[in-house]
Amino acid sequence: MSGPIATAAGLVVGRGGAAAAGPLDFRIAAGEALVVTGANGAGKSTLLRTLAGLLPSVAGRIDVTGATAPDGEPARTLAEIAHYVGHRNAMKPTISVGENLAFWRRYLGGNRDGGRAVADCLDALGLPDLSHLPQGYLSAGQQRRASLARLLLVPRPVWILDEPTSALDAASQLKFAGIVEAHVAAGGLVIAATHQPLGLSRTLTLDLTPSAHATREADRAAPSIDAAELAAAEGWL
Ligand SMILES: Nc1ncnc2c1ncn2[C@@H]1O[C@H](COP(=O)(O)OP(=O)(O)OP(=O)(O)O)[C@@H](O)[C@H]1O
Repeated sequence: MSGPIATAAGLVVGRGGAAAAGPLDFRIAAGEALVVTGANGAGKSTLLRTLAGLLPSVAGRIDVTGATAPDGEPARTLAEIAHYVGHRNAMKPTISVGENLAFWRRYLGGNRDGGRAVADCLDALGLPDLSHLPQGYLSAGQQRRASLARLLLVPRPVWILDEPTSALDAASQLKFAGIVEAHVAAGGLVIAATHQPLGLSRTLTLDLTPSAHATREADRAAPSIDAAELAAAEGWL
């Protein structure tokens, strides 16, 4: 397959059936990064959780083509082929970093698919091999980087990231931008919500701020995405 293409059509996301953002129309393909921006409460996390299959959409649809799921069948949802790293690190503080990442490898089917060694993944995030330490012993930025290491542990084409660089120092942000760029250059697809620039050279932007210009291209050389009809969502936000 050529790589994933995700298409949102009339997508309305929300909580408990109440809309938070949308309707949204966008298309993102392998080799592209979409940065979702917007004020606090604009619905960024809600959108990402919906794309990751953790929340039902209120209306509209998300279609996926061009990717194979771990079971060998064509993927029909992003959840089947995506890493999701949310606001929280999803790492247990009382067990070691290595045990946490071993859990993630099993959970993500890494034993079947191969992937990189834990120490190698931590090293890529700029962490020395501290996999024997309890996750809770690490500083906030180190905990975030240890959590992000699972992106490298098991290969998945789609990365859905919520404020991935929160708590990261400038050098670590730069290092992480390089990791994301390498993933995109290798045909990966990244959707990230953030308040701070990720330092990526080519991104598409989806601004969920109600009064914002619908969607715009941050880089005109990049493939375009359809304009989101955000004006229609103002009454819901
Ligand atoms: N569990 C929930 N139940 C009901 N409403 C919720 C829930 N979680 C979030 N919301 C509401 O949904 C709206 C969108 O929240 P969301 O977390 O998606 O915003 P965000 O753009 O990610 O904000 P931030 O920049 O602060 O992270 C907000 O009005 C919020 O209060």
